[in-house]
Amino acid sequence: MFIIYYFSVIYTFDTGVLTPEQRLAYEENGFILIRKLVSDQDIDRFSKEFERICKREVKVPGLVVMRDVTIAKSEYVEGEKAVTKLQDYQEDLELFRYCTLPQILKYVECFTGPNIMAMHTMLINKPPDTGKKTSRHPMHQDLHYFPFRPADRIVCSWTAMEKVHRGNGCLVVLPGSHHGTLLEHDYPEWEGGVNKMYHGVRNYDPNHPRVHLEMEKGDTVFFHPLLIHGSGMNQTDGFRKAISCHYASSDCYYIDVKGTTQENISNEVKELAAKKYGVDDTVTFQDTWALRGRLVQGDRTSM
Ligand SMILES: CC(C)CC(=O)SCCNC(=O)CCNC(=O)[C@H](O)C(C)(C)COP(=O)(O)OP(=O)(O)OC[C@H]1O[C@@H](n2cnc3c(N)ncnc32)[C@H](O)[C@@H]1OP(=O)(O)O
Ligand SMILES: O=C(O)CCC(=O)C(=O)O
Repeated sequence: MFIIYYFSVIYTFDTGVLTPEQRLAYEENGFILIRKLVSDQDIDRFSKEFERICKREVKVPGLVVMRDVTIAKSEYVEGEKAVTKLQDYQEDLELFRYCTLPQILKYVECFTGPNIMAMHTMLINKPPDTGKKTSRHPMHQDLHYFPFRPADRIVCSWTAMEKVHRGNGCLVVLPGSHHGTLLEHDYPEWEGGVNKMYHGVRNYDPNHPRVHLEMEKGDTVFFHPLLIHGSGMNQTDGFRKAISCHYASSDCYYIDVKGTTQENISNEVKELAAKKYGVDDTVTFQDTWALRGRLVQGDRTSM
């Protein structure tokens, strides 16, 4: 007996990797969780490299080593305990292996198509909360940060490097929110402070159902850049690690965000680039992305 599936397909390609049920789930929900996609061995290697970076045994060009705002503005904390996130690890061969893992790219292709750029890389080391609730990541849409389109050809892969659960601040997603548009983002009004550039969605329906993505080491979630998501406080004594990459089809194109809701983040990024790298205002928001993007499969057609 043949089962015929009728659903409108906007977000996924049939590459023979996703089952019809998985495609339907991504189309409907905007995310899909694949268990045990990355081996323990690979994760342990990424953890080791993270430690080496924190101990300054390796120096990686372009890498942003970020501290939690309460740690940065308080007492001196040493080594990996001070680091909340590594951002832009594309020049670190060991960490960047994550973005090229065949089992990840096989899934990414279902969303981007065959020409794939790794656009944004992070290793998140969510620290135990200091009591100020700054370990939270406000609910947001990743597209807010991206001056490229179309959104449907962008996807994030996020892999748990250890067990993540509500207690240590797993990802929280609003299923189906990727069907909406890009919303206005800004800093949330949090008493204890907010990390630099952690913008949140200004208004979203507080009654929208939420899913807490509890995951085991190696489990990987792929999600759409309009999916509203965030993560809770880390209420444990340990650090919660995850490694992630945002991919886009190299057929995507850059847009000018002037006059849009993205202008605030664009200004912040340009200001930071000017301060950090001494670049002038001829360096655009788009340039900051084009410089970081790396081709990982197929041809660099446009981006
Ligand atoms: C889709 C995806 C993009 C979603 C996201 O990930 S959203 C979050 C994106 N976040 C970012 O891109 C921020 C990346 N972080 C950075 O660029 C850096 O870590 C900075 C926050 C600029 C700090 O740079 P760093 O070189 O460490 O500078 P310093 O230690 O000298 O501190 C300079 C001034 O910045 C302050 N600072 C450091 N870390 C944070 C923080 N987490 N939040 C807020 N303020 C912070 C620090 O206190 C210092 O302030 P002043 O003493 O100048 O007043
Ligand atoms: O890992 C986390 O806690 C949240 C990461 C996230 O949502 C992001 O960086 O866009």
